[in-house]
Amino acid sequence: MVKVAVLGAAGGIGQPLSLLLKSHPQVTELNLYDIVNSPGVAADLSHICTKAKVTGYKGQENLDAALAGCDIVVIPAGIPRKPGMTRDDLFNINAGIVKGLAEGIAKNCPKAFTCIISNPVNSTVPICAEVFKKAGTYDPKRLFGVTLLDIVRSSTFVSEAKGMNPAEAKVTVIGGHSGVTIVPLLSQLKGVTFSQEEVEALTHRIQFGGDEVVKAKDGAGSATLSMAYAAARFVDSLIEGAFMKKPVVECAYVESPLAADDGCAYFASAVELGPAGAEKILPIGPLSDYEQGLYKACVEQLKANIAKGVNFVNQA
Ligand SMILES: NC(=O)C1=CN([C@@H]2O[C@H](COP(=O)(O)OP(=O)(O)OC[C@H]3O[C@@H](n4cnc5c(N)ncnc54)[C@H](O)[C@@H]3O)[C@@H](O)[C@H]2O)C=CC1
Ligand SMILES: O=C([O-])CC(=O)C(=O)O
Repeated sequence: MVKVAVLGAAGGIGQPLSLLLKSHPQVTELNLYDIVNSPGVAADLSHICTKAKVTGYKGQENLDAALAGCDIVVIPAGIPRKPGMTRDDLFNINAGIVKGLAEGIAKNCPKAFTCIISNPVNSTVPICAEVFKKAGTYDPKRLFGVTLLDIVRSSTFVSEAKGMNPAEAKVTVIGGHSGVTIVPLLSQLKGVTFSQEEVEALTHRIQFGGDEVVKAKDGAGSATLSMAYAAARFVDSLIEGAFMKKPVVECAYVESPLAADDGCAYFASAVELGPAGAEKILPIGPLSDYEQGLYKACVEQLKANIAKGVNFVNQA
């Protein structure tokens, strides 16, 4: 019995994500919110013969109703990149969108687990946290930046390069979700050895995998289908850990002590998901010399991204 809302449900990610969630056996209600087209997407999905009851909500005036009583809120609302843009270039538009939606969550379902996909994730998660703090509803265990696409890509690229089963190429990815803030820990993958050349090529491909899709889509947006897969997998793990009480480990971007000494109050790492949400933040573990260099570059950029998000809410 899990009630889920997707905010930005009519978009490139929102539609396939809603399709996957409609097929989830534990999802009993699925509220699809967008500023356009959500009633149509909801009508279409509602004909699928699975349990979840699908309802569409369109426009700001229906946000409260879309969120009322939700257990999980997933946010893929906002504009995607075009070639030549960084994720940070999306800040000016997406920061305001996420802030408005976070205010709706604080008001209507303050206990919901909130999963943020909207970029730049490094900044939109702190924005959401600041909104919740102002409303007095913030619980750091219940707020996640969805970085699972970086893990999905790592499994794919490593398994292709090494002739492995992708399910066995589970790479931990720490840091944030943009360029050099994405730090894959290939040295921790058991039973595989990489040459330094392979490590550098794979690391670069994982860090800039999003750019590969942006370039291939040539102005028509960024990753949507692989992102929908990754987000559905994250929600599935959250449901398993939080609602079915079978603790499960996934990587996510959360408030974290791991890089706090380096100025980053939020950091992606392996996290144990349980009934309270992000119940345990697992240690980073040993880093190779190369990964220590990646970590340094990561925290320099990540702390600026975090500060930008925090300031956006507090100076407004
Ligand atoms: N975390 C990650 O790994 C990834 C994040 N993304 C990000 O996800 C976001 C969405 O990407 P796409 O689905 O491709 O974009 P899209 O443009 O296809 O869809 C976005 C949807 O958000 C809706 N929207 C805009 N303002 C809204 C508001 N105030 N309330 C509710 N809905 C609103 C739009 O109407 C649209 O339907 C982008 O910011 C993109 O950068 C994309 C891929 C991976
Ligand atoms: O590259 C983008 O802008 C979308 C994204 O976050 C990704 O695909 O990892």
